[in-house]
Amino acid sequence: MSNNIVLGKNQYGKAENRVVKITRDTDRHEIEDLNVTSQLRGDFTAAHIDGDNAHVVPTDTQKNTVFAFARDGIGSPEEFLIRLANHFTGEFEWVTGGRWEAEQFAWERILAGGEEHNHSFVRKGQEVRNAVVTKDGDNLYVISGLNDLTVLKSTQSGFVGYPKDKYTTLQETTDRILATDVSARWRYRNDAVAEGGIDYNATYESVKALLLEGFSEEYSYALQQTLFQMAQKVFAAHPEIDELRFSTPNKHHFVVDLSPFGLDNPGEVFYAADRPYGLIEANFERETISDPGNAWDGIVGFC
Ligand SMILES: O=c1[nH]c(=O)c2[nH]c(=O)[nH]c2[nH]1
Repeated sequence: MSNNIVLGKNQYGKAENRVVKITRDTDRHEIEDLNVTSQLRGDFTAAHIDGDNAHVVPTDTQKNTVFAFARDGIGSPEEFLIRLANHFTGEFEWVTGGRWEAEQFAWERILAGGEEHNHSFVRKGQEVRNAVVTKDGDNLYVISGLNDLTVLKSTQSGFVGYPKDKYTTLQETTDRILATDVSARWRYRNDAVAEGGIDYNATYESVKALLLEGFSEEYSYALQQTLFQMAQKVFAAHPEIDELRFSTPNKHHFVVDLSPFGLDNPGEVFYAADRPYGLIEANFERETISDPGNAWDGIVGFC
């Protein structure tokens, strides 16, 4: 038996490049959102056997290429991946092939006041509705909610005026992407629940629409303030709701520096980081509310 080994199939690259392209030539922005994996195949024997990297196009370069190509627009995932495939195999003669894969996240415009919004979007078909009913003696409590209502504003959001200390590196901005997965729970007033007659399906659809409108309509000075604007809408339209709680990750989108590739980036190509994320939680309630009793017990994920 020989212990000599030979290299078999291999490929390498950068996985899950989360690239968000905003096209903002007009006030009506377009969004394209992909998760791109690039893997090269070819003659990489020397890298594995001899530690010679002369053929190893860095995974970092593959990542940069994904972001740089997004500057020209994505079009369709298929066309974007074909462009990457042709680029890597055309540019480096020992790269004879590869595998390029993308997931595309679909967004639709938020309807605010019946109109499609220019720069506020909601991820398609994502949220999960939930409900908790508690009965304690004669008391009946109803809490409704949703998770993972993913929304994004491609402009009309900023973050300025915060305290700075020696650990602060964040630059103030008056134009950034604001994105979050909304988790919200709302509690119905006890007497409204006891009387019966609440149309829970209709109220769910209405609250969801109001949350989306509240997210879209105004300039956002912080996610905290946007939550308040969303809550105001719900409380104004639904006297039968006493309390509303939010837990919302601030899903950071960083403008990619394309200058090393001779490209500008006027807020069009973003790296969508998945962690760490800001975590913004806030509860809102009417000044006078019905007694919540033990209705919130066991509902985790809110402060
Ligand atoms: O909307 C925001 N709220 C914050 O509390 C915060 N902190 C931060 O670094 N960025 C942001 N953005």
